[in-house]
Amino acid sequence: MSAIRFRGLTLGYDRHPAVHHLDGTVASGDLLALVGPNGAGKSTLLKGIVGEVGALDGAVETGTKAIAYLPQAAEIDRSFPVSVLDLAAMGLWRPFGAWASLKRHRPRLLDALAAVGLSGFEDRPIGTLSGGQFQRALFARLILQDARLILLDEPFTGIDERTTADLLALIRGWHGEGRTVVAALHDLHQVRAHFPSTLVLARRPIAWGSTAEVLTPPVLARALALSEAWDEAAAICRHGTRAGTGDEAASAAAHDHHGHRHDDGHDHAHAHSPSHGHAGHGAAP
Ligand SMILES: Nc1ncnc2c1ncn2[C@@H]1O[C@H](COP(=O)(O)OP(=O)(O)OP(=O)(O)O)[C@@H](O)[C@H]1O
Repeated sequence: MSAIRFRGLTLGYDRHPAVHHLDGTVASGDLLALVGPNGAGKSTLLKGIVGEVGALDGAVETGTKAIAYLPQAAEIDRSFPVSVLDLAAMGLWRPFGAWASLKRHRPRLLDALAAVGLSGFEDRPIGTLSGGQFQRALFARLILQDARLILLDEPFTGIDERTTADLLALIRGWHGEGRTVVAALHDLHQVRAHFPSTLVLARRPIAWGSTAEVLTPPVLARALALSEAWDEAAAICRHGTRAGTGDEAASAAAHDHHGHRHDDGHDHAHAHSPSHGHAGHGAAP
């Protein structure tokens, strides 16, 4: 059974593609690391899965609408004057609504705070927490969301070791419960130690499969080489659409049959078949 299915998915901003032609499935219950250089499209892919960024082409399907998503820390406003308990309680909005009485759910909220090591912090304004404590509070909110699909964008960047270890234990617990977890990560040691599968992204899929098979020096070198060749102004990726208004011959040389610039080294033979992918991941079942 698949938790997420990508069908020729291209995502981007203002019609500039950031993730190109992704095909494959994330199996239900997978614990998948999303790895790639800066600007590889990891955040964009997570946003595409939750629907914050729309598809320029292709589609992404999830088996559930109940998705818990933790954005990068930089995208979260901590100046909002709410308590740790209130923040965690936002995880209950989906089933109970934003104005439900917290009283009835207080034991559940306190349990979630205890699970992340924040017992006694319930009345603290979130603006007074350390970075690690704030991340713990956000994980309490994730616990309360009780989603089958959990997406985490760099959950450990700038987070102390002790908190990271505690939160990794929670993630392993979610995996043990059969939930599907996809996390964008930069620390490859962490990925090797805790994540059984990995998707290496460099705007397009480079490799997808078991972490041991995928995180090899040649794959990582390839992802890096592609990232160094990125053209931030790469044009429209859309079937039958030609980008640019310049000389047609020059334009044709820089585009494939999709009318899509490939000066990032992108070629379709690889795009549709990640070089080290697992059968069953890269190929839709
Ligand atoms: N809101 C936006 N508007 C326009 N372009 C964007 C936006 N967000 C991201 N991009 C561009 O999309 C591309 C992919 O960015 P993305 O943040 O998905 O990469 P990433 O792999 O998560 O990078 P990092 O590891 O640095 O967080 C980059 O070229 C980036 O500049």
